[in-house]
Amino acid sequence: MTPLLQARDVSVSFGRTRALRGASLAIGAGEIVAISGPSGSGKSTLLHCLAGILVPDDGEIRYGETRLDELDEDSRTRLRREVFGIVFQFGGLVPELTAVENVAVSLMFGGLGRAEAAAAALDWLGRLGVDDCAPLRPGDLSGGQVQRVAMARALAHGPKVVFADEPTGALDSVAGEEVLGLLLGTARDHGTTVVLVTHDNRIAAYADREIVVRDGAVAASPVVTR
Ligand SMILES: Nc1ncnc2c1ncn2[C@@H]1O[C@H](COP(=O)(O)OP(=O)(O)OP(=O)(O)O)[C@@H](O)[C@H]1O
Repeated sequence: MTPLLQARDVSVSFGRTRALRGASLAIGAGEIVAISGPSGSGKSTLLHCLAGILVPDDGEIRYGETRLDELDEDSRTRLRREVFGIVFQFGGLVPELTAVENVAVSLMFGGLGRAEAAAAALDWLGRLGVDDCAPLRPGDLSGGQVQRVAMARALAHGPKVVFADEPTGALDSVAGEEVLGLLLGTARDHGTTVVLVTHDNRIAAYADREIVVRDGAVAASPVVTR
């Protein structure tokens, strides 16, 4: 299997803090992988490197044959918009835009016209069960609704990879598992690769495989057979 995503000996420091020290992993196309580990172990930093948000000080990040760590900022931004979808712990929606506009904007980056993007955005809100939230701004939504809108935005343009950093961290466990079920169900239907950062074992158990990060390096990556 040729990996879709790879990190090879990746190191990142923030001042004197060594967040990653030689982290390596490989993720195949269509895999649903949880990156778990204690607080401060470097999970989010690793996700940010894999998603091209952050360029490591050392090591390589590959998306297919593309070296993300060698791309300039504009090329990484384009890649993120076109082939990646990203969900953050608190959604990361634009507060001034309505739910449907938040999703439509990501489709307009991909070249869709305004009306077409709005229609497709509404369809995605419906799939995630929040079409009634379409005209509302993030400030008027519950945490669970915000995460569903954020997931609609991350999935709408048909990304190859969805990166999710503690996507259910701000929700209670019932809402969290429901929202995660929707994300992973949609990803499985579309063959989308998912990289999920979590410190919650129950959430990690939804993944096909768990990659454990400790002290800035990958400690173990047991294969879970389902
Ligand atoms: N932008 C930053 N500036 C300074 N230090 C940072 C920054 N981002 C992360 N760190 C530090 O790097 C280390 C790894 O952080 P990271 O967020 O990757 O860990 P994590 O495993 O995701 O933690 P958590 O589960 O608590 O979110 C920590 O010591 C953190 O304080």
